[in-house]
Amino acid sequence: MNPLILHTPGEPAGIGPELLIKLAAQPSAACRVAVADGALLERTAKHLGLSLTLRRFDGVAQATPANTLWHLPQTMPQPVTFGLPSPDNAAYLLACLRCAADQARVSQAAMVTGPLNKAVINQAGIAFTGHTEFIAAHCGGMTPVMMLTAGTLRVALATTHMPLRAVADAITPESLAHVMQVLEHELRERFGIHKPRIQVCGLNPHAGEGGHLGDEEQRVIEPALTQQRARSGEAAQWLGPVPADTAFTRERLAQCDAVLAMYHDQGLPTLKHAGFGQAVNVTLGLPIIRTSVDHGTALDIAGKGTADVGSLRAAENMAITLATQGKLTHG
Ligand SMILES: NC(=O)c1ccc[n+]([C@@H]2O[C@H](COP(=O)([O-])OP(=O)(O)OC[C@H]3O[C@@H](n4cnc5c(N)ncnc54)[C@H](O)[C@@H]3O)[C@@H](O)[C@H]2O)c1
Ligand SMILES: N[C@H](C(=O)O)[C@H](O)COP(=O)(O)O
Repeated sequence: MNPLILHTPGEPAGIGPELLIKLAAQPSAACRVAVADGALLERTAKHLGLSLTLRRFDGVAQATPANTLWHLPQTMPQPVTFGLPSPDNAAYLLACLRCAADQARVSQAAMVTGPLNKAVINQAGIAFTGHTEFIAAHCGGMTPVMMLTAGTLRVALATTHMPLRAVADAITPESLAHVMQVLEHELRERFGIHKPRIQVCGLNPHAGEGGHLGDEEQRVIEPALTQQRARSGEAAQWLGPVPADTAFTRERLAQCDAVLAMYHDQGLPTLKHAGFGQAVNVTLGLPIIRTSVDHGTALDIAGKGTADVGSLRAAENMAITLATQGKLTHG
């Protein structure tokens, strides 16, 4: 069977369309479907001197020849200049996401998203914090868990896109219990880790220094860990709360399969330092498979032809494996 992979290339003024066209240079046993404006893709290919044929996707998943994309057409209202996103395209971009998510649900397919500029969508008057939250809301309103992976380094986040000022209040016993359950379940079921070992970071410097530098560890994280250990029994190993500054030492990482960071910039700088360009953003806790690139819209290099396709390739590979085998091979 040819797995169906729905690609949304993201911000048209960024590097997303270029990357999808570059990815399409190689044939694939997967049915690569671009959920996007066709003229945008053709213009981008022409600008970069790349070859691209779009073929209308008729619902039957077939392999994808070289320099070809199957296509679910969407209409972009405002042609863009590279590097200059327009809020006028915000509704189009979200329509692409809805279309891909709906198709993924009905076809047991996977969606792979290119980068969006969150600010531009908000400038259009549409509240938007990221794909992760948007797709989860569209798929039924579950609370998603963001995880980025770079080889065997896996970093999940207890909170996603929110101001730092709001983070402490967003970490509650209930929210942490949910994140921990989703993470443990998906590490086992989708990442093939039989007995996951998960290291949980504290929120405050030095994990609160015994309550002298903040009490969230004592009030929220330790009780949540105690409950989760009771729920998991022998099925998983939960470590922590550990001070985040030493959570990523080689020794500590060797003892765990994933790190649960409390917030975006506690976990992702290390992950991106280790794997930028090859890492994958995967959303856990959804009824569909959704992977994404590890980078943003890179407006500074859009249209120059220099964007690196490594992360999109890794995101597609992970989506194909999850769609065909249900899980990844551990390691
Ligand atoms: N998956 C997503 O939708 C996603 C992910 C991260 C950031 N973003 C958004 O992207 C926008 C820009 O974010 P940023 O500037 O912090 O990060 P960025 O990843 O766009 O850029 C950081 C640096 O990395 C370079 N870079 C990024 N991807 C590259 C690639 N594939 N090849 C070569 N160089 C690459 C850029 O040129 C830039 O110098 C923001 O609006 C942010 O919210 C979206
Ligand atoms: N947090 C992601 C990152 O730093 O790579 C990025 O903003 C994308 O998030 P979504 O997939 O939710 O758009």
